[in-house]
Amino acid sequence: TTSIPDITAENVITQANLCLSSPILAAQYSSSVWQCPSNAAGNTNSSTLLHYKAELPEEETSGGWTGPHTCEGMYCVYSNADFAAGRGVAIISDGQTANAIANLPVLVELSSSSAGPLLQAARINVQSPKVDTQDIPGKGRGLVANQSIHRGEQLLAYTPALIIHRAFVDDLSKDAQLRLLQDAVSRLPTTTRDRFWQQLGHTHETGDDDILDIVMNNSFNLPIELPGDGYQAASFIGNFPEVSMYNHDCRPNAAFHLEGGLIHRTYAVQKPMHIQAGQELSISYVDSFRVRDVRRARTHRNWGFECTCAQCMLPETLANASDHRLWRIHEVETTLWPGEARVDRLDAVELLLSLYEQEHLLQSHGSPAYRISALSFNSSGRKEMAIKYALLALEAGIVEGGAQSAAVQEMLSLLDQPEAHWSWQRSMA
Ligand SMILES: C[S@@+](CC[C@H](N)C(=O)[O-])C[C@H]1O[C@@H](n2cnc3c(N)ncnc32)[C@H](O)[C@@H]1O
Repeated sequence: TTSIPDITAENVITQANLCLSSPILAAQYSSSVWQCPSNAAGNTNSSTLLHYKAELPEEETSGGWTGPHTCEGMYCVYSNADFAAGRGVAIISDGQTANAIANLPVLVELSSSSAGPLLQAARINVQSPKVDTQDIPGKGRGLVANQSIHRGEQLLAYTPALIIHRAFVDDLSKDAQLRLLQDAVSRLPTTTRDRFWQQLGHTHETGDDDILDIVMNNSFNLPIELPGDGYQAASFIGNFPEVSMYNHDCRPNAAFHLEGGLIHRTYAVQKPMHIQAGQELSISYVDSFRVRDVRRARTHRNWGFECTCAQCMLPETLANASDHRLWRIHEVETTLWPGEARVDRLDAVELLLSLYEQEHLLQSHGSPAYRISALSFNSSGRKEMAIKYALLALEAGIVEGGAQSAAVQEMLSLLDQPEAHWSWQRSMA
């Protein structure tokens, strides 16, 4: 093992011109996630994480964790080859944070010897019989349904192979990042390591930076919540090799969420009909509510392609009409917010849902529209209408964000007792 060097100004090297957060798939996040944070370049003040002076987990800690292995600055590699019944995982982080992650209940459970049956029962890390990987013209490889798949069916569910403290991109030189990544990947069990490298594809010319390219092009923000105030600044990215095969569409037929901040699940969202055999499966890499130019600029900047999905390829006049609808959605949602304004709620909800429908957003992103409609009706004391939309929000919320999501829990509580919900008669003062 390598001891952790003291953290000094010299070894907190800043990568100017590298947008640390840009390449991370995060359709469920607000647009700000996609901007280079203001401290991305020239961060002489060093990382906000510096106060997490390494407090390393003991070597060979329980549950199969080993480390610290290679260290660069405050960041070290920790690994667990037994994790998730032998799939394995490696963490790149400071020691204290790595320790906190390893002790999260979901990690502890998946590190235990009983993880195998749990994973089988929850169909996690199991190859889907309905999904194939194929070459897709103009996009490299992609995922395709080999039989019909109904809305709400799970497509893929995987634990991450790598969990990486995002600030490591800020704080370390490219060479140091490469050394950590090489070590982390080398510690994965063979099958998982092979799957990691498969993300490179066939056509790519191999080079020294491949491993960084893989991580930058194929990772997701992990909404991990660590206990205690000290971790508020910590955010993570995860690499899920099998999930990386989804291509992008601004109006996708699959939605994903990260259960417990860690397990990547995708569900089919197509409606009114099911996904048909031969149809490509897609997720959205960007905020689908952004206007076309912004969506295309983001796919171009972060993944090197200009989106050619049906919504982006509309003729100019229709694309302008689409952009106009997206602005309107924002406007109507604001007026519908409980207590916000006196509006004719029936008319406004009808307008909102019509805008979503015209924008083909209802199937993959219907949950916010139904939710605001439910809250809005509840805020004017219209209980039956609130229930109607809360039920629609519930279905959409489960498919889009998972049964445990905050949006689903909120609708369950509204449905349970509309009059006791915070939104009840909020607009009637
Ligand atoms: C997460 S990977 C998806 C799998 C990838 N197609 C492959 O063969 O490994 C992201 C990369 O796929 C390609 N890609 C994804 N969606 C695309 C789209 N809608 N149009 C063109 N290329 C796309 C881009 O090269 C992008 O950098």
